Amino acid sequence: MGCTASTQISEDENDPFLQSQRANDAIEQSLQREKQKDKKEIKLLLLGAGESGKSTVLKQLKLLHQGGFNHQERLQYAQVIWADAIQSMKILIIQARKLGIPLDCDDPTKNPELFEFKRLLLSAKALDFINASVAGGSGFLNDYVLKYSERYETKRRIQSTGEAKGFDAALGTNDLEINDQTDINSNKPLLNMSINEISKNLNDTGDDHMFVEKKNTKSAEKKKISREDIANAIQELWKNDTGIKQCFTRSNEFQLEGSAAYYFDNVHKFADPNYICTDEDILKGRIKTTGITENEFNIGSSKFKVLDAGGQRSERKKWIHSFQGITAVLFVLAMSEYDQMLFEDERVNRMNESIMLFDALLNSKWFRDTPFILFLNKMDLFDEKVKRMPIRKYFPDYQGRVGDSEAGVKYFEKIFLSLNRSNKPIYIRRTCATDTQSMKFVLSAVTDMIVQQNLKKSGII
Ligand SMILES: Nc1nc2c(ncn2[C@@H]2O[C@H](COP(=O)(O)OP(=O)(O)OP(=O)(O)O)[C@@H](O)[C@H]2O)c(=O)[nH]1
Ligand SMILES: [Mg+2]
Repeated sequence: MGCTASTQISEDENDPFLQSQRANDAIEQSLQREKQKDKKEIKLLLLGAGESGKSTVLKQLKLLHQGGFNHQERLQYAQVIWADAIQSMKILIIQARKLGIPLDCDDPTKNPELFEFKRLLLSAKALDFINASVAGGSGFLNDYVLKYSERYETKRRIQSTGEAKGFDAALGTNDLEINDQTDINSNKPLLNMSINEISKNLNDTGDDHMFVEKKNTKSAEKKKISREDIANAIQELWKNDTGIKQCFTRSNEFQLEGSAAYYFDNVHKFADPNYICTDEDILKGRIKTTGITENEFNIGSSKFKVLDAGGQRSERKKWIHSFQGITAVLFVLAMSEYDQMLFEDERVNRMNESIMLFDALLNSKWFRDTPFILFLNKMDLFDEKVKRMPIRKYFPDYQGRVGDSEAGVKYFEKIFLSLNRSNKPIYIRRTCATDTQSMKFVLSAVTDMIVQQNLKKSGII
C-alpha cells in the first residue's frame, strides 16, 4: 500500500498541469499575504519644501519609537555641524560686505583682535578640519559645494527648474566665492564627481571654499591653524562684533543654515575632534535628504512605514514613485520662512512655494481619498520673527498687527485651508520639530488619529 501510495505521489508530481496549478496557488497565496500586510501597514508620507523640517519630524519618531540615533549618526553630525559652523560665520562676514553692513572686525586699528580673528577664519579651509568620509562621502561633498559656492547659485536654479537663462553670465561674475569649482583640466562640474575626484579637484585648486582674502592670507597661512583657534575666532566674532549680529538679523536676505546660531553658541564643543553629538545636536543639524528614505516603526500594535522625501525642487521628480498606497500625507510647512527665498531659486518666496506645492498635492488625483495632516512648523522661529518682520511686507493683504503671532498663524492657516477643493478634512498642528517634549504629544496624537482612521476605512471599527 505504501508502495502504491508513493508511486501515486511521484506520478502527480511529474504532472505538468498539477505543477503549474501549484505554482499558481503559491503565487496567489503570496499576493494575498502581501495584500493583507499592505492593509495592516500604515504608510505615512512626509512631504514639503526643502528645509521645512520633514527629516527632523522623522528624527523625533526615531527617538520615540526606535531607541534614537546610533553612534555612526552621532559622529557624522559632529563633522557636518563643524563644517557648517565655519562656513556659516564666513557667510556672515561676506554677506555683511554685500549688504553694506560695517563690521567691527574690518577695522585693524580700532579692533585689532577681531581683525585677526576674521583673518584667521577666512584663511581656514573647512574641509581640512573634518573627515569627509565620516561626514557622508561624496554625497556630503556634493551638497557642500552646492551650498557654499556662489558660482553654483545659478546652477542650483537650472538644476531645479531647467531654466538656463543667464547661467553663463552669472558664472563669470563671482568675485567673492571660493575658487572655481570646475575641474580645471576637464571643465567637468564638481557635482556628480566621485569623492576621489572631488578631493583631488579641491587640492588642485589649492583651496576648498569661500572667499579667501587673497592679498592678506600670507601670515595666516604660515601659522598652523588649530580647531581651537577657529572656534575662538567664531565665538569672538559672534559675541563681540556688532556688525555680525546685525547681519545675522538680515539672514532672510541670503542663505544661512537655520541652526547657525546654535552652532556658534556651542562652537567649542563641535571643535573637539572626539565630540559625539547629543540628541539635541542631531535635531539641530542639517543633512539634506536625497531621494526617499523608508523607515519602519512599531507604534502601539500598528506597523508604520514612514517615507521621508527630499523637498528641494530637484528632488520632487522622484516623489511620484512613492504616491501609491499612502495612508496619510504629512505636509510640513516652515512658518518662519515667509520672508525667505528658496535655496534653489532666490527669486521665489519660500511660503509661496509651499502654498503652490500644497495645492498641487492636496488636489492631485493620487491623493483624492488620502487624509492630509499639515504641520505648521518652526513655530519657535515664527513667534520670534513676527515681532520684527512685518508679514505684510511679503503678503500685502495681511491685516494683522506686527508682532501678533496668533493673527499671523490664522492668516496662513486660512490660505492653506482655502486650497482644499475636495471634501476631505485637513488636520492642522502647530509644531516645533526640534523640541522633543512637545513633539512627543503631537506625534502620539497624530499617529493615534491615523490608526483610528485606518481602522474605520478598512471597516474594522
Ligand atoms: N528652530 C527650529 N529649527 C527647525 C525646526 N524644524 C526643523 N528645524 C531645522 O531646520 C533645518 C532643516 O530641517 P530638515 O528636517 O533637515 O528639513 P527637510 O524638510 O528634511 O529638508 P530636505 O531634506 O532638504 O527636504 C535643520 O537644521 C533643523 O534642525 C523647528 O521647528 N524649529
Ligand atoms: Mg530631509
